[in-house]
Amino acid sequence: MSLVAGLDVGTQSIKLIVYDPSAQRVVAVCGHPLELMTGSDGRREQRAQWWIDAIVACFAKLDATTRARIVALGVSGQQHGFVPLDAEGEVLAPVKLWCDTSSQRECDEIMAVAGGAQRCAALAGNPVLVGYTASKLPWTRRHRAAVYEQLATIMLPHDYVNFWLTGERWMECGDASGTGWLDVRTRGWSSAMLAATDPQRDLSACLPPLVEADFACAIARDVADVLGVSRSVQVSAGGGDNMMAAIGTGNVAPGMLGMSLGTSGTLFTHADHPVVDTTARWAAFCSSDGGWLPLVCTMNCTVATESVAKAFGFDVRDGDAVMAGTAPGAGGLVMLPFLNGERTPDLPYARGSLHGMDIANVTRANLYRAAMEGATYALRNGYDALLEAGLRFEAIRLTGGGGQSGVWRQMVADVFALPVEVPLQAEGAAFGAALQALWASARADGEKTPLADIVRKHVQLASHLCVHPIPENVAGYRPSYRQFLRHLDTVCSLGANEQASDIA
Ligand SMILES: Nc1ncnc2c1ncn2[C@@H]1O[C@H](COP(=O)(O)OP(=O)(O)O)[C@@H](O)[C@H]1O
Ligand SMILES: O=C(CO)[C@@H](O)[C@H](O)COP(=O)(O)O
Repeated sequence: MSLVAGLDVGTQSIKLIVYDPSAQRVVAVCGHPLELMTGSDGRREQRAQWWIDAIVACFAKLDATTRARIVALGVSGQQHGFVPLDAEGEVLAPVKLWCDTSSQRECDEIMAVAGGAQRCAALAGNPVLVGYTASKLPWTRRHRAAVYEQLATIMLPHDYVNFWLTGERWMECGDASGTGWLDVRTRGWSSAMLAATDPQRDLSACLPPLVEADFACAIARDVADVLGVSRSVQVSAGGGDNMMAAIGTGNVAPGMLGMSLGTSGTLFTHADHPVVDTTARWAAFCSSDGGWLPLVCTMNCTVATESVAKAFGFDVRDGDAVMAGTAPGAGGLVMLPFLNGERTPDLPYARGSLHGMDIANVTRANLYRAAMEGATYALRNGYDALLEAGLRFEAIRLTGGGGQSGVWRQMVADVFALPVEVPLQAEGAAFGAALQALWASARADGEKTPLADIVRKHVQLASHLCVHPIPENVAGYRPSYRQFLRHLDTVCSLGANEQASDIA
């Protein structure tokens, strides 16, 4: 009769899933939206308190009986956010998020001190790309001197939620690898990368102890009372949202390609060893189950489709109907969807562009399709890098809000020429957090079942949503993808100043 719960601190909302493992049934799903503060310099920030308020609001939506049956809780979170705390554990400033591109200058500075991008990859597995946590520290020193002076602890978004839930500080290796400071090969801090980020202080003193996924901790009594759950609830280690989505979609063994179509677009796969790319075409992260998770992240996924839908005044949920009658290639329109600047490829100053307009093709339907195709092609470009590295995949496991669109699901199958499998539980990251919590509570009861076995037992596919590539569509997308790559090459060949000229 026990239930487990999973929370996902997404960019646009907090989601909560409550799962009954005995019945293999989700008993409640709810969410609460989040605001985003933006600046023309690329700033993207949220207040940590908004997450807490939204979590409290989500639990308030559950009935008291459901809440009382929860025995364990896991937390998944948007990666890379910089939560600065003082010595008392108070948050000192708005949280600079994964999609914040205002600290590119600081990325360049850290990498110059460390000896260049390739040296960073040698030291820690990853160069310091825009959005990663590392550059947000020198940005804070430069722009928020008082915060820097009082800074005692640095946390990632899901660490902060765990801290609020339990009063304890820890960081688990999957999400920690998105800081830019973790040596993903040894799963320990890289002292060289920490020193390159801040020569003035010992940054390791600001970082919580590292733990692996089998860590768990009791909820704080006062927080249990606020949420209306039992004071004996166990909080599992948690992890970054992509790491948790890997668990929640059943991607715990090599050979499967995970894909999330959310605010960011991501591709990831399980590996039993670190998979490092010295040219940074993918991130060499750890997973939240003791392994590794090579990951491609584009900063502009549903950002692109939502922006077009907003401009034309329709809801993305009506997007498939809007696109009725359009064909692969969007009538010749090709969109580079870099509305936020981009991380993969590394184009922090780039802006979006639209190509191939003629008197017949500029319709809202083609524009919306071009945005969806552009976001998908950007991921396909990352996939090509994984293929070039010798990785091979038999199917895609799809999650994230964009996967709600039937047209997008088919587009992914056709552009990647792979079958697309859709888990029954659409909120992959929150469900992964719930399964990690289930594993933690089983361990507390003395059970030694491996996490992968739990995942295989509980992740089910929604067979009516799974699709296969349609050969004529696969062929239909090829010329359009080639055009996308051609325009992308042009942008990549521009210097930072030329890319930035649209912003000035
Ligand atoms: N039917 C749909 N078609 C296209 N996009 C959709 C649809 N439903 C939801 N979305 C998109 O999904 C996004 C939210 O996805 P989600 O994975 O929850 O994001 P995040 O975790 O980044 O907050 C929204 O931006 C929305 O545009
Ligand atoms: O930066 C990354 C991964 O490196 C993003 O995937 C974030 O983790 C945000 O995820 P969503 O809110 O889009 O799910």
